[in-house]
This record gives sequence, structure tokens and C-alpha cells, in this order.
Amino acid sequence: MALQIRNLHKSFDGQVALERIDLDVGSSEFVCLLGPSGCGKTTLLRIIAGLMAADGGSISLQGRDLAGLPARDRGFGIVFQSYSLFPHMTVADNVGYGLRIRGQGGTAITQRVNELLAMVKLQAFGQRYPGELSGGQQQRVAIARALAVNPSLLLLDEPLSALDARVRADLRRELREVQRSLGIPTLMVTHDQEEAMQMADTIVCMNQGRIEQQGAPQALYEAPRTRFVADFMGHSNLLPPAQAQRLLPQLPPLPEGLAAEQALLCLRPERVRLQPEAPAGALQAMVTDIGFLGSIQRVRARWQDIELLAEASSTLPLALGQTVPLHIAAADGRWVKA
Ligand SMILES: Nc1ncnc2c1ncn2[C@@H]1O[C@H](COP(=O)(O)OP(=O)(O)OP(=O)(O)O)[C@@H](O)[C@H]1O
Repeated sequence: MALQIRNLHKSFDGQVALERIDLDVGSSEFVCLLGPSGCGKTTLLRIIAGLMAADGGSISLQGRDLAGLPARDRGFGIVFQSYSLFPHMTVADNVGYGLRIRGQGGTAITQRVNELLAMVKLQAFGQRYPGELSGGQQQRVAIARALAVNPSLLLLDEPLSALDARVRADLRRELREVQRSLGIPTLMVTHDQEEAMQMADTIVCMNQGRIEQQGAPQALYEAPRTRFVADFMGHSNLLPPAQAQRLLPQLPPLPEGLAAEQALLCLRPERVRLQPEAPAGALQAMVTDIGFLGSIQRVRARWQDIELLAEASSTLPLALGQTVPLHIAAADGRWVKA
């Protein structure tokens, strides 16, 4: 493991912000810290960066304990949400800044800066000033500047959240490509579940200063262990056991240690399928709402007193009030802790 965090904790005026955090990041792994506002993501990132002290616990990189090492000596690349470029310096000087303060000079810097600008697709912009660039371009410069010093760890604090949707989507892909090609261990803070799913090798889902669950995006989506993770990782139907039993006569067994009173069956909408041709014995549900999402329709359908979020192909003609057969396989549900 490149980065190892053990039993890290931090309180502000007696209020716990981080509670016993254990976290590993592999040598070229892209890890997203995902969670709602106030769950401790930024505090964790700032402690790793050396910008804030923890109350206890340890952080090591490649086996080296970082305790007491000031931020500037950690050799990490950091990108914040606000572009934080030097406004009076050209793009090229911004990117080369870290190299200059490390004592490099002349053609070595020019060559490296050109390489980095090419990597973030800004070859032609070296002589501009930050104020003459779009938000997306400024953030590309900030990424190039963070990478200039060959960082041993890349820390990204919501780097894309100030950008509009289209630019954000492009930059997600580009940032991931650059990170992959350089193989730098990376931690990115985000509260955007889609962004985390799209970019991360591993998502660390945080709630109230604790890691609620971590794993590959698909594992967290398909097998959340708690209601919090199920809710945070996309849409779901969450049914108490009595309702679940009526809907699905054959339920998956409850996981060990989870009592029925604490359990909810999580059914993702794509597992609740509206089908034009009814298999024998299919449930008949009434369509109460239709959302057209382009490739699919997200539908609310009511069966008895149970309202379900379902999906249908966008080519299936549907109307409000219509009765449609529903298909759910017994294996499609997952028990989560309420
Ligand atoms: N310097 C500080 N002084 C006092 N309390 C703080 C300080 N920094 C953070 N906190 C508190 O610690 C908790 C975690 O804050 P943190 O900024 O890490 O959350 P976050 O998950 O990054 O939220 P957001 O997505 O809104 O940035 C919050 O309750 C916050 O109010």
C-alpha cells in the first residue's frame, strides 16, 4: 500500500469530526472520499496534506511515517475547488512555480512546463494569465501545477464542483486518464455520487466522521450494507420485511447479525422491471409517475399499498394510470441495516 492511515481521529471543541479512520490507498489507486456535507472528508484530506494536525493516529506513505513533516516537505500535489492560481503570473509560470522554488531553472523548466501543458491540452495557453481562461481551463492549469513536481500523492478537494456539467464531464475523464498514465496514488473528495462512481477504483463512503463502507463502485452500488450507503449511492426502493415478503415470496436470507426489525430490503429501480408481456403470475402495478431520461424511463408504480421506483425501456409506451406487469427476481434484493 502506498498510503496507510490507522486509527486517525480529530475533534473540534469536543465535537468529533473524524472517528478512528483506517484507510489504505494502493500505489496507483484512485480513491474517492464520498459523503454529505460535514461528514469529515475535507478534514481528512487536510490532515493527510499536513495542513491540519490530527488528535491521534498515524499516516505513512511508502512505509515512511509522516508525523511532524510539514506540508511543503511532503511532496504532494494538491488541487482545491477554487482554482487558487497566482493571478499575476502567466499560465506557464504558474505551472513551473513548484519547480522554481525547488531550485530548478532554465530550459529544464520550460521543457517540463510544455510537457505538462500538452498533457492538460493547453499547449497554446502558456503566455495567458489565469483571468483570461475559462473555469475549466484554470482547473487544468491547477492540475498541471500539482503534477509538475512528480508528487508522491495527489490530493484533490472537489476539484470539479465549480464547473458546469459538460466541462466537468470532460475533465473527469481527462483527469482520470492523466492519473492512470502517471500511476500516482490519488485521493479525491467529492459529494457527487456519479462523479465518484465514474472515476474511482475505490469509493470510501463517509458518514458523520466514520467510514460507513468502502469498496469498488459496483460493489457499493450492488451490495450496500446500510441504508445510508444505499441512499447515497443512487436511487433505491427500501422495503421493511413485511412489505418485502408480500412483494417477493422468496426473499434472500437475512445476513448474520442483522435482526428483522433493523432490516430493509434494497431494490434498485433497474431490478424492478416493467414488462409489456406478462409472465404468468406477474404483479400488476399501476403507473403513477413517468420520468423520461432518454435511454430509459424512470417510473413510479403502485402495487397494493407499495409504491415502487421502477425502470422501463424508453421505447415502451406508458401512460399514467395504466396497469403494467412488474418483474422482480427474488435474487435482486439486498438486505441493508436501517
Ligand atoms: N476549523 C474548524 N473548526 C471547527 N470545526 C470544524 C473545522 N473544520 C471542520 N469543522 C467541523 O468538522 C466537521 C467536518 O467538516 P469537513 O469540512 O471535514 O466536512 P466535509 O465532509 O468536507 O463537508 P463539505 O462537503 O461541506 O466540505 C463539520 O462538522 C465541521 O463543522
